[in-house]
Amino acid sequence: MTTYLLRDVSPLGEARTDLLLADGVVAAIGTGLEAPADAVEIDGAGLVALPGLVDLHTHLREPGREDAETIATGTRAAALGGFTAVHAMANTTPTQDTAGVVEQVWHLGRRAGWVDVFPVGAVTVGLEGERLAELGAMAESAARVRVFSDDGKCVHDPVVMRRALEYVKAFDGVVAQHAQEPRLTEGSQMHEGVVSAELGLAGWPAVAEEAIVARDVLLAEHVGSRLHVCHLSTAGSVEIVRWAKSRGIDVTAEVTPHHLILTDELARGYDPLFKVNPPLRTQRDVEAVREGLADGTIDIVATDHAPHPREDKDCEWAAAAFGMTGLETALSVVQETMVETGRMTWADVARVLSSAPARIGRVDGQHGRPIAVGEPANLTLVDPAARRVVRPQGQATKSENSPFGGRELPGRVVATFLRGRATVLDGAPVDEEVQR
Ligand SMILES: NC(=O)N[C@@H](CC(=O)O)C(=O)O
Repeated sequence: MTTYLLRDVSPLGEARTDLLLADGVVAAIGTGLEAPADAVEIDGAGLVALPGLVDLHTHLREPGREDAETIATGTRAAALGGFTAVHAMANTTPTQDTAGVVEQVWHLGRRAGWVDVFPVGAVTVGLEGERLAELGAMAESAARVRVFSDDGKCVHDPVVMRRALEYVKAFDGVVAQHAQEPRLTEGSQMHEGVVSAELGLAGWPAVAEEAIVARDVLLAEHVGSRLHVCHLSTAGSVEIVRWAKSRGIDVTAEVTPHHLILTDELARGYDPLFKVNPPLRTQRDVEAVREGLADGTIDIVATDHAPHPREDKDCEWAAAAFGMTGLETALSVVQETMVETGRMTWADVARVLSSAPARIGRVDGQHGRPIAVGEPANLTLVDPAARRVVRPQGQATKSENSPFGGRELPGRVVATFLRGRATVLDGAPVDEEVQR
């Protein structure tokens, strides 16, 4: 295994130092480190070193929709985005609702080798919302599932949700809820507000999210369990989570990069690239989720990377699929919206994109660790001074439904290391190292 000496990097954006990566761990830290004879040196001047990013919410589409993404293409995209671990959502075909399917996903992730893939288990059989899936069997499988979600669909029956919250306590699991009241969102196409009224598109009101978030924090309190709110998108949801945390309720929440920067105004062009679930909201909501992320009400940023092939997006708005890609742009959006606005430091970025998601997913033995001697060498090096124009056709994800095409974003992932092995160097994937 190659030994790497990273010269003059800034861990968490702080004072420059050298990092020696050997035998899968951070072997030494200090200025002017002696390079072992076989070490590959990387000039890290100007680069910020972060713990490898951890995504709690990725759609890898395999099994079933390999035309949109495969575990190999999605995890390669993840490595290029600076990730060393992703949680793969359960809405595959077949659904990830049995030990067999989650083990298959886990094995395919290992074989691909780009990042650690942690399968999310479905809460209910077939995401139907009726009967609990084999939560215990998935938890005890080789995949060691700890995060359960019907994402794409809401666990709307309060009794089923209550049982799921109770059940996962036995193995310290968490239910990650897609908060969407189904009756309030029948046929919904975009955020319900001024723009939907003008465009004549059926609205997805903020209250449909907030009603479920409010119900679920109360259920989590009632049964003393852990709840995670997926892709929180409204100012009201931020308020509810803030209130719940102040009461000591064990709730965590995520926001997506796109909800940190885009608004429903983008629907005016009827371009389905901007059609996503939950929908893009208003500028007021964008401000509220930024504030919630900065003050810790929202714990993490998760991509909700939702690749779709061209035929599912290149059509009229109402017929198009919901979803946007995000693995290769997430860090840049966080840099632009949170770091460059002075709301967060790089240490905060490491928290919301690495240590906190690792902890919520209970993979914090390996991921989201401090950059310290003896810790697994899961690292990403970022050049914050770089700028680039996003070209969806040039990305590693198999799908081109990025909402950021043609947009200039700051920051570039220069290198990613998974247990000391380079998956990305000079901003390019290192296929040979990964295949070794
Ligand atoms: N986020 C999305 O817009 N789409 C997700 C599922 C979902 O959450 O609706 C997908 O799997 O495509």
